[in-house]
Amino acid sequence: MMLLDFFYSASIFVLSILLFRAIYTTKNRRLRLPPSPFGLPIIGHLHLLGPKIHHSFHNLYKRYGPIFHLRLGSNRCIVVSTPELAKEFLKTHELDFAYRKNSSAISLLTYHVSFAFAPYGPYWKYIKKITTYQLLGNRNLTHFEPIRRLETNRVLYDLMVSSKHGKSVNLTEEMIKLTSNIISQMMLSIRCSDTESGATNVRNVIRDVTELFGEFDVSDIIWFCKNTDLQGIKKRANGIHERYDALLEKIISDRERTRIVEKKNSGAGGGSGDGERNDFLDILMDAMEDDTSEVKLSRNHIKAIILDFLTAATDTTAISLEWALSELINNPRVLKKAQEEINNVVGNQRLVKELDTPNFPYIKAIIKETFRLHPPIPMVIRKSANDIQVAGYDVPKNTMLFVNIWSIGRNPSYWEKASEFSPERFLADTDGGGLSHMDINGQYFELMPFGTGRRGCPGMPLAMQELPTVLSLMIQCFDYIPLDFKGEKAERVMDMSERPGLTAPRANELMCLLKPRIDLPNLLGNVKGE
Ligand code: HEM
Repeated sequence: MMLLDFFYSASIFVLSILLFRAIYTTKNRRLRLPPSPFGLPIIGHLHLLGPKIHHSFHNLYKRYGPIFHLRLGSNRCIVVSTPELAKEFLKTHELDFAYRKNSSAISLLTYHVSFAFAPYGPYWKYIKKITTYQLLGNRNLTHFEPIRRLETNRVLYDLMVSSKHGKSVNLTEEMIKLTSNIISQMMLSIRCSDTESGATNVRNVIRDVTELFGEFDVSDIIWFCKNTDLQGIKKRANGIHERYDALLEKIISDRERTRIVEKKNSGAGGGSGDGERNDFLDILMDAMEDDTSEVKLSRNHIKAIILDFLTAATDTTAISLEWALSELINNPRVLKKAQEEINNVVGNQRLVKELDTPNFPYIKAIIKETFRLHPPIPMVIRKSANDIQVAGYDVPKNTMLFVNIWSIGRNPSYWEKASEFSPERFLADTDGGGLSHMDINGQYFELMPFGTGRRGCPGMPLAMQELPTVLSLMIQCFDYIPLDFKGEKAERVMDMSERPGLTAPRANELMCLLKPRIDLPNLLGNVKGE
């Protein structure tokens, strides 16, 4: 009886596969699609993906070549893994792929009006303009320099105290604390680390949102699960949304009251009335109150855009720092050369400043090399807006595009000694060779950690102010002794693996003992006293 049952189930399974293949193949016969592995009914190629999707795509690239197509449940996807194809899709067909697909959880969390997931249209263009010229424009970046300096000094101070007491430090946590404090002050004029005013709750919400962003929701992928919540993701999203909404509602209401008082005091007819603050909340509230603006913003727009920026800015920059430090610890030769560069330019009688960093070509090369091996966002993910033809293949409307920048960065066809951490490759060599010309602003498709084109990262100017300065200070101020899982001193950072998700942070936090290299108590002064 059991044997009969088995044969019965097996026959149904095989028949359904054949039926599915017949239907799917007929449907696709008219289309010229890129190569594809054998797929299963309903789930398509989901079974081929591990938790680190960019690793799975890299393995599939080795078998199916630089362009292949997959079906993830009911979503059609194209994966490309070479700079040439990345250019073809993201530059030649830029406008066709200037869209993203969002999940139900993201849509719910961002009030259905996210900027980062908005279609390429008037709303996206309007916020992009405000972002480029106001929030992250040169004037505002300069305006917030003292905040960046103060926050960095605060972290250095905490690290110095720990090192004095021989206490281990969690560098991953310290870098996240730093980047979240900087961005929350630029956005809302609050510090995530302050326990009063619910600011720590903002940090917790950012963490929860980032986690949720990285999860695959079956109900978004399998059509007949559309209205279910098998993994409880929608329930969690609802909970986070309520917490975030309550927090932001309070922050916005408080700000409305402050703005009224400021306007009365200054006698101004409009605007924030406070030339000092100039944070993103003020900029967006000015836009909301402007009856002549080209797009009418609501309170929900403001909340959504702030969430977009808080989540996009915090982890990405911190991830770059933790990987750069891990690689430096594991490559003492590189660390020593970087220390020498700083010593030659700045010495040890003062701390590095933002304005020094253009004089650090080697540190700049270290950052590029870190991005090559550890892009914080390992894939540029877009969606096609129309039925089009690219690279000789048909790409139907709504196809998801994955450009695997992690895979491109490790491909020996494009990089000599691809697995080695060697910043020297980005320096000009004596006969004028080298890749010193290769920038990270989206013009070189071999190395594009910030994506490319109109939809490229608007936060790059801020990230590229923070990263070289913080990294240089960490190099100038300390020597590092990594700790293993048991908290014992180790020769090197043993575990260099990544955590699953849409970003690629270290799987395990970076724990170290620090030894100060310079007279920090004198140079920092009483940072905690401000
Ligand atoms: C090392 C730091 C960072 C890295 C590596 C990074 C990387 C990226 C990448 C790869 C994209 C997708 C680009 C594309 O599709 O072509 C992106 C988008 C985005 N990033 Fe960043 N980012 C970083 C820091 C920041 C910061 C500091 C902010 C905000 C201040 C920010 C805000 C955004 C936003 C809002 C988007 C969506 C843009 C859109 O859809 O138009 N990012 N980022």
